[in-house]
Amino acid sequence: MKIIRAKDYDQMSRKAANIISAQVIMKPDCVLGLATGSSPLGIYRQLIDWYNKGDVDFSECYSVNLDEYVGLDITSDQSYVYFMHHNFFDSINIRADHTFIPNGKNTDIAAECERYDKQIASLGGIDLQLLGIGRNGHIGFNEPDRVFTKGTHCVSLAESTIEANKRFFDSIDDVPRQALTMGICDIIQAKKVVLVASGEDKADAVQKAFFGPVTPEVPASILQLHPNFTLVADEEALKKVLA
Ligand SMILES: N[C@@H]1[C@@H](O)[C@H](O)[C@@H](COP(=O)(O)O)O[C@@H]1O
Repeated sequence: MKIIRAKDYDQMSRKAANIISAQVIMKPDCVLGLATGSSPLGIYRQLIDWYNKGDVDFSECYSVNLDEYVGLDITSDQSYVYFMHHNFFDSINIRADHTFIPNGKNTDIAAECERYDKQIASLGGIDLQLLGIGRNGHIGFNEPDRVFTKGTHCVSLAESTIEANKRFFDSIDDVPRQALTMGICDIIQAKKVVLVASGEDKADAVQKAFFGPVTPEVPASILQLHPNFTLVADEEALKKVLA
């Protein structure tokens, strides 16, 4: 595990964006595993800026997203399809048919999960997976559990996740209770993994996940075992672990 320290959110975003743009420059047809939430927003803004300056080209790139809420229409501004288009895809030159996100509207959930894992496999797996971290140590929507999950599956969101994500919805009652998420096995099979964490409210999760035992109770802790894992975190997120 490599730790890259950043002064604040903006610096964290630039450092992580550098890793992603290097990946795209070195392998233009790479498969990027992408994440939602507030943590990666600064990265997407930085990559858009470099794209506009002609420094990075996404025309051959592929993307697979980690997760999607169950039941939300893709036109809903809370769906992760909407998030990705609004915050990233519509501002760069990635091809629409090169971007993949689980379909939370498919009523045959088992078939959708199987289809999504086959999709990832057919692309040859993920070259670089970008992650945020939930306050309870979740990655994607892999919540604390007694076992590490394998492939894409449907989860019931933890109360703390519903509480944390309500800020994006009109009320807590509007937060979907279920989501489709890539499994831990999908995530750790990525060739490189980059997790970004910013702010004091991630300090506990960072301490437990990367400085405690590897346990499915803290899903991100499995990344300690990944051969090419980089944590890019700011001072606040690292305050419990680094002087
Ligand atoms: N499914 C997403 C995760 O992928 C994300 O890492 C987490 C943290 O979000 P934020 O970056 O907004 O703190 O939120 C959601 O639960």
